[in-house]
Order: sequence, then C-alpha cells, then structure tokens
Amino acid sequence: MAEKSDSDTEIREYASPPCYAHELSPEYGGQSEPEDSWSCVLRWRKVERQRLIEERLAIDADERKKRSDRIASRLDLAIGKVSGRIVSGYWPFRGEPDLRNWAITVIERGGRIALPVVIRKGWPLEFRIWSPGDPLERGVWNILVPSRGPSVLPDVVIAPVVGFDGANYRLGYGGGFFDRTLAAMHRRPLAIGVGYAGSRLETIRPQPHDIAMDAIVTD
Ligand SMILES: Nc1nc2c(c(=O)[nH]1)N(C=O)[C@@H](CNc1ccc(C(=O)N[C@@H](CCC(=O)O)C(=O)O)cc1)CN2
Ligand SMILES: Nc1ncnc2c1ncn2[C@@H]1O[C@H](COP(=O)(O)OP(=O)(O)OP(=O)(O)O)[C@@H](O)[C@H]1O
Repeated sequence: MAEKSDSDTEIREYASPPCYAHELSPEYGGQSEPEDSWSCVLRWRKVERQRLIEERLAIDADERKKRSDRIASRLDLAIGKVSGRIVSGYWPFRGEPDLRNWAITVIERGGRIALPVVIRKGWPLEFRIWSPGDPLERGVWNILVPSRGPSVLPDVVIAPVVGFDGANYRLGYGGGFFDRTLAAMHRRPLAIGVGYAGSRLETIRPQPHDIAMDAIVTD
C-alpha cells in the first residue's frame, strides 16, 4: 500500500558525507563545496545509484518474482479501479520489479497500458499504448518500446525507482525523465514509484526539479 514511511525497513546507506570534494588534495587549491551543492549531490547520487542497482541485481530470479508479485498486489490497493484508465507501466531492466503480468491483468480489468518512450535525451517522455502481442523495438539505451501507437496522457504513471525516501522522492537513472515529464503535463497523473524496500534512503537530497511521487509502493 502507499507507504509514507516504513519504519521496519533497515536503511543501509553509507554514513559518509554525500560530498567527496573535501577529499581532494589541499594542493588542488579549489574552494571546498558546500555538501548540498548540486555538484556534490550529483556525485553522491551517482555512487548511490550504482550501489543500489548492484544490490538489486544480486536478488535471484525466484526472489525477484515473489517481490514483484507482492508489489503488484500492493499496487492494486494504491491505484484502486483501473477500468477506463490509462496506466503507464515500464519494460523492466537492470533488476527492476517485473510487473508485466500485472499489466496484463490491468487490461483484463478494462484498463489500458502505456509504456514510456524516450524521444530524446533532455526531453519529456512520450507514452504509447501497448497490448500483449504489439510489436516492440529497441529505443534509447536499448529499452523495448512500442514501435507505433498513439501518444497518450496516462491517468496513472508507475515510475520504477533506483532509490526513494520517506518523503516519496524518487531517485531514477539520472536522466531526469520522469521529473521533466510530470513537470510538463498539464493534467498531473497519479504518480506511483515502485521498488524494493531495501532501496530506501534516508533522503535523496531533493533538489528544486525533483517531484515527489504520490506514493511509493514496495515489497
Ligand atoms: N524500465 C524503465 N524504462 C524506462 C525508465 C526507467 O526508469 N525504467 N525511464 C525512466 O526515466 C526512462 C529511461 N531512462 C533512463 C535514463 C538513463 C539511463 C542510463 O543508462 N543513463 C546512463 C547515463 C546517465 C547520465 O547521463 O548520467 C547510464 O546510467 O549509464 C537509462 C534509462 C524511460 N524508460
Ligand atoms: N523539469 C526539468 N527541467 C529541466 N531539467 C530537469 C527537469 N527535471 C530534471 N531535470 C534535469 O535532469 C537531470 C537528472 O535529474 P535527476 O538526478 O533528478 O534524475 P532521476 O530522477 O534520477 O532520473 P529519471 O527520472 O530519468 O529516472 C538533472 O540535471 C536535472 O537538472
């Protein structure tokens, strides 16, 4: 279900400060950067992303399926009725929860599924309707996307997270796609982040461009 916080979840985050600028040799002569400057946050996010992705890639296939199924049932509670609604899902990669079977149940219940398409780096995502059997092609970063199909505005956007925090902020792969897309949508969809409970961080160090999810659903 929608979790504002999950006190049972152990937060395994490095205790070291988020910025490594202070580790530069003193002869470097540069000004030391405040720990919340964007360049410090960027560096910290990069390290955290790598750690979190490696951690979830280590989950074996059986366990990943169990966890994905738990996320799927909790998603139903968070979303409610799907009939007549367009739900944007995703084609999983790099150890993301696999919600494709759940997506098929959305269609069986009278909803429609869309998938995000990267049109161009630095641009908002486009969403295209997809049903099982529709042709997919490899898009940017080799992600499978519907080859054709109308561009739509989803009612619900499910955004896979690399990391998340108790304020429902999401850390993604660093492209800024979901933030840009939500910022550009004239009608805000219900935005739900999904991921593993172990991907929780104390804070993602939110920046002005980061848009909090309405809920984060985990296993
Ligand atoms: N399954 C799935 N599909 C999705 C997303 C997602 O998070 N999951 N996206 C959600 O946005 C979009 C794709 N976003 C992506 C953003 C960055 C990278 C990536 O590999 N970036 C490079 C360099 C990043 C940088 O410029 O710093 C890398 O990690 O090597 C991949 C996908 C649309 N489709
Ligand atoms: N609304 C926006 N307008 C312009 N640039 C943006 C916007 N939102 C995010 N960005 C830029 O995108 C870059 C990546 O942002 P961030 O680290 O938050 O990505 P992310 O949320 O992890 O990635 P993603 O959403 O693709 O999974 C940043 O440089 C940020 O300034």
